[in-house]
Amino acid sequence: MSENTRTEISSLGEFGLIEHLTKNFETHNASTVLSVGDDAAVIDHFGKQTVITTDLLIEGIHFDLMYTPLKHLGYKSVMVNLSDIYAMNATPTQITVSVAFSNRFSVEALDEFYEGIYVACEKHGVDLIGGDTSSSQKGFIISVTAIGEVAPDKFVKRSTAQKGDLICVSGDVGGAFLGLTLMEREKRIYLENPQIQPDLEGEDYIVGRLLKPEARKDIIEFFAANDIVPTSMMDVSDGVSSEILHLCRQSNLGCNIYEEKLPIHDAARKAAFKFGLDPTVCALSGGEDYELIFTLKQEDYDKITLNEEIAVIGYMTDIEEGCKFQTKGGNTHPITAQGWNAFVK
Ligand SMILES: Nc1ncnc2c1ncn2[C@@H]1O[C@H](COP(=O)(O)OP(=O)(O)OP(=O)(O)O)[C@@H](O)[C@H]1O
Ligand SMILES: Cc1ncc(C[n+]2csc(CCOP(=O)(O)O)c2C)c(N)n1
Ligand SMILES: [Mg+2]
Repeated sequence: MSENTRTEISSLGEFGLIEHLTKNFETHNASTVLSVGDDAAVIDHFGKQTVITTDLLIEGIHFDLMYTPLKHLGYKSVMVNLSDIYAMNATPTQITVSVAFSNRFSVEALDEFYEGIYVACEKHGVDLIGGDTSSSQKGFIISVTAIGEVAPDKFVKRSTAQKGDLICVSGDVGGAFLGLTLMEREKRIYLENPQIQPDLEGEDYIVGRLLKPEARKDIIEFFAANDIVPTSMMDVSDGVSSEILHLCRQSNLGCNIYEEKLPIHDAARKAAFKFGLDPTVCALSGGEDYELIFTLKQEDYDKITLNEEIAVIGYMTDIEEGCKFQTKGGNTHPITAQGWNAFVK
């Protein structure tokens, strides 16, 4: 397709557009009984339990199209939802995708967005089984619902951590927030002086963390292969400190977290220093890492030491102990939720 082609959505109409966007996608899961094209889809998880989650992505709140390629946005919209399914220790099987957009969007633009959606679906073995398409006066609005399956009662909640359990985080944290800080800085520079080209040299890692997060399917597979069932789990969307407080509150426990144990990527640490930010604050309060945070029984410690993708950052305590953070210097502070909150600017 030529770069300059612009097909108006009105030339296809709503139904023509839906047909255009979905016609080449085949379903792969046995659980997908009926897909796009009827009043509703039908799924059958054959005796397993069904897990369901939904998340909205709103232009200007969750993403900025000035620096977010549509293909990446499609991919990320799926990933943030799959991340919630994995956070239940479940396997995603289907998604629905609903979109609303203004006439500033062309058929080619939506094609790009759907390319990203399909790449994410293929990577995670998920079927797109429906959605809704509408127009919006201003801004691009995306709502994705993800459905998954889990063996009966094998899902992992936020509220079931026990005193003494180890608190673990997958991958590394803080990178996406630094990617966002970089993109917002470059955007500001560009708006002030459009002749200046963005300087993203050497920053691929943090930009990648923001624009193409990976839902941690591998961690759930590692649990299954090693007979590990976390005692509680959630994904890191709003920031580690905010998520730890959710686990503690819902499990009626306190915790001790150690600064020196926080997994921070070298590229993120370097970027933080460049921007005059504290990497620890970015790791605790930056959002959108889409890593998993979970608790494990202490006897499972040996099983995870060999997995370099899992860091133990602390342990659960009695509720009376409170939620505490110990700095590298040995000082102890109460943990406060300074993570992302859509209603606090
Ligand atoms: N408008 C709503 N109506 C009903 N339930 C809601 C609504 N908004 C959120 N919830 C429910 O509240 C709970 C917490 O939702 P929340 O969005 O905070 O978590 P999350 O989706 O894991 O986080 P994030 O949105 O940051 O990824 C979930 O059970 C969710 O289904
Ligand atoms: C333009 C722009 N503004 C802000 C952010 C940061 N941000 C968006 S969503 C989110 C956490 C999860 O949100 P939710 O809880 O709503 O799912 C964070 C930290 C961004 N990426 N782009
Ligand atoms: Mg949510």
